[in-house]
Amino acid sequence: MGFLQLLKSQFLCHLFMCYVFLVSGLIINLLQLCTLPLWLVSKQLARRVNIRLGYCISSQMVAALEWWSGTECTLYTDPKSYQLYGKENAIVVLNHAFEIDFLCGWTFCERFGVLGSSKVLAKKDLSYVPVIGWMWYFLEIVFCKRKWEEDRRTVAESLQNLHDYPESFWFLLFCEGTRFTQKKHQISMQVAESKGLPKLKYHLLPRTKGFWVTVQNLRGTATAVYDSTLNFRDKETPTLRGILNGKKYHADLYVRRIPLELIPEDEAECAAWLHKLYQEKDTFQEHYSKTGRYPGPTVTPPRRPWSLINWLFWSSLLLYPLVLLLTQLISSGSILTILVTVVLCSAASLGVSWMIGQTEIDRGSTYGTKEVPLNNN
Ligand SMILES: CCCCC/C=C\C/C=C\CCCCCCCC(=O)SCCNC(=O)CCNC(=O)[C@H](O)C(C)(C)COP(=O)(O)OP(=O)(O)OC[C@H]1O[C@@H](n2cnc3c(N)ncnc32)[C@H](O)[C@@H]1OP(=O)(O)O
Ligand SMILES: CCCCCCCCCCCCCCCCCC(=O)OC[C@@H](O)COP(=O)(O)O
Repeated sequence: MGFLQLLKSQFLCHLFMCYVFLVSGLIINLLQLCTLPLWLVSKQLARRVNIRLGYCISSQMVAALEWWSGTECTLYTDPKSYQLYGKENAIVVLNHAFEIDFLCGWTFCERFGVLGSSKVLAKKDLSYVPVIGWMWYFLEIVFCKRKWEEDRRTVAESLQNLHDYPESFWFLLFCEGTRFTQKKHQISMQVAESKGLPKLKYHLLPRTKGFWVTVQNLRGTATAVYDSTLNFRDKETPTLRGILNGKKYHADLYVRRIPLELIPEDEAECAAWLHKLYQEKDTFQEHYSKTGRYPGPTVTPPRRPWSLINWLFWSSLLLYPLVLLLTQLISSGSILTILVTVVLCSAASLGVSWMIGQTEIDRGSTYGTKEVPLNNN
């Protein structure tokens, strides 16, 4: 193990990165709160300010992936579509089997200049996660309870609000609705069977309602669907803790650009279209598992320095008060003050650990584990 790798695995380094992330994140959340009056004066300006503030948070995690762990992200796509990435609004459909798939998504957003404005249809529980979840309120992220009766109205309304969004955005949809586990796969294939649909090997059966409502409400706003399929080389199972430890992964992303007007408007036809898309995605994963690559050429956008510069800025800003606090603490000699500080640090460390836990599949929700009657048709 080289010196740098040894350094990256040190708990103190992780503690410092988490300190910077948490403190800068809370400062940014506070600044976002301060933009509330601006929404009344100029909504577009408030949105642009929040895009930049949001960038300061999400790009820290991107920096951890790109610069700290050095993870390589290869893009498989056709060069003609590549020209349009980052220059149009698009709906991104991505498979959901890895703990850091959202982070790889963010990395591509960063490389195409749409990180601050990126959007997602996220489960409501994530809106309570400090820093990231709170930031999302100000970025007009669309939340769902995964209860269609409630979601159909709220999701449509939130999507309608994006009609006059001032900057290009990618709207991410994990149509599988939850992360892949063997149990969820087995149950969703029972549903597929009951609906007379072909079985999928690498994906859960997609939930079609969210896709349909998104396409319908973003017609005229978004111009394309980016069908994206992600995998990692040599059966790597990447984790956020691995990234913090400086572990390097190798992500491959296959993106096909599909013009939005090719997607049927009728709900049933749109659902059938999505099921067909997932059958195709399954064949791409089969191709990947056999050959170790996706079909077609690779055109990889280079990583940009901004995420690193942003992280260095916040680190240098927050290093000084940390050193000051520690020296004052030690020189005070007060056992009580030291004890209180240790308790506060442990609480913050547990808090971050809980946040990281949100990304772990083993701690995932039970959504999609309910057995359904076989004759559902
Ligand atoms: C190019 C690189 C990428 C760029 C990245 C861009 C942006 C990045 C931005 C942010 C990154 C941060 C990412 C954060 C990640 C957070 C992600 C999440 O939180 S995922 C979870 C939330 N999202 C979703 O669930 C979306 C998909 N779900 C849906 O669309 C649902 O339909 C719904 C709208 C949520 C409603 O759900 P509900 O359960 O109420 O209804 P359903 O219609 O889905 O269910 C009834 C329907 O499903 C059938 N059924 C029953 N059981 C199953 C089963 N196990 N599997 C499949 N289907 C099942 C049932 O028979 C019903 O069928 P039918 O519709 O025919 O009646
Ligand atoms: C410099 C960087 C330092 C990093 C410090 C640590 C930061 C911790 C950050 C936590 C970030 C939390 C973001 C949550 C995003 C999780 C995305 C996700 O994958 O959600 C799962 C849902 O889709 C489905 O849920 P399940 O039904 O599978 O259950």
